[in-house]
Amino acid sequence: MTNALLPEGFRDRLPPFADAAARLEQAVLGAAYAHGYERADPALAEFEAGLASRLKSARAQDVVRFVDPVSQATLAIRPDMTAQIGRIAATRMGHHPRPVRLSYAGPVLKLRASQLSPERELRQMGCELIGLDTVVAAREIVDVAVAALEAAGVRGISIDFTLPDLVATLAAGPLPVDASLIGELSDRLDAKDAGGVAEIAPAYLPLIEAAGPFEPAHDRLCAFDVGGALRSRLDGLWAIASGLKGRVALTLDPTERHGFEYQTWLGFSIFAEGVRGEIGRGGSYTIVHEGGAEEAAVGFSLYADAIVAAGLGDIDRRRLFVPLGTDPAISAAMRAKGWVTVAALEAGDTPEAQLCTHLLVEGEARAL
Ligand SMILES: N[C@@H](Cc1c[nH]c[nH+]1)C(=O)O
Repeated sequence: MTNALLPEGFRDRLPPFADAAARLEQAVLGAAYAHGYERADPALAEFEAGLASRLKSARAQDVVRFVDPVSQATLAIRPDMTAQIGRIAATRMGHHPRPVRLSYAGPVLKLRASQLSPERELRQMGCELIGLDTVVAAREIVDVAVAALEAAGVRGISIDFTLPDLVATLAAGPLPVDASLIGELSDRLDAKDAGGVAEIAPAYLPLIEAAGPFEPAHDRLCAFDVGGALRSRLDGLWAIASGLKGRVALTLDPTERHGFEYQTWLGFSIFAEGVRGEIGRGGSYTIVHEGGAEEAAVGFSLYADAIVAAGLGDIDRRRLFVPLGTDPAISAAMRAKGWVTVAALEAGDTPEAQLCTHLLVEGEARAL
């Protein structure tokens, strides 16, 4: 074993990819800021118990935990920043008028690699709107997600909507299912396992068919909605989707549960052309305050690594080689025009060695 290796699931990000990721993050957070989402920068680790219980219905997450030698408490390294933003909104910003709009970006650590990525350390960024999970609030969040990705130059965006609490809602109303079987039924619906669904609750089978391009899928789901238990959810989805028509491709997969542990009536996954797997997701959820009071919220998270790895971040290098002995004022003038200048520090240095695309000749940039 050598110290030069990193553990499985970890990697260093090098130029030009680290620069591209930073630019992407800047563009996304800039767009979020322009929509009123100010930045919060939560701690990298915190008390495990607090992190796990902040969002209602969050399963005890697979987190990397350790006993802190200083506090003697079990700490967790955040696997997701949404619960942290929820904590900040519920405690230190508890007195702020609602809704509170916050953005964030930083590394998160997963105990295990996931579908989203074979990496365990990921850069997450996103926005949370705390105090509302209405259709109008959800529309804003989805809209900001799309605007932020567009600002970062990501094209061919598509959104796949889901209804995370669908089975629980139906089971508690028109299509009763034994409480002990709800989890199993949700898993089989998520896996589109018709045989498995038929064994537990055949009445749920049409849900498997109600997945696909948004409008026909929505129609099928409306037709299935016996008794109207899903009416408000379906109307809400329609309103959110109609705001995005023509701008992004839309699909609906009502029983998709993967990655939506704590989301309530609304969930969505974000995809981009040319990128394998999802680049983000979001939805509505419930924050639990210290005294047990509950507060609705909605938000989204994006994962920059997948976008950059697919070459969608801007990885163009345009670097101007400045020969030894050049007047520093000339370099400064070129930088002021937007050039990246790379100064020769030794006589033998070359533009090629410095990965330059241009050479400074008589005050002009000449392409190489
Ligand atoms: N943080 C969630 C997405 C989310 C943000 N807000 C609500 N949901 C995730 O990364 O899966």
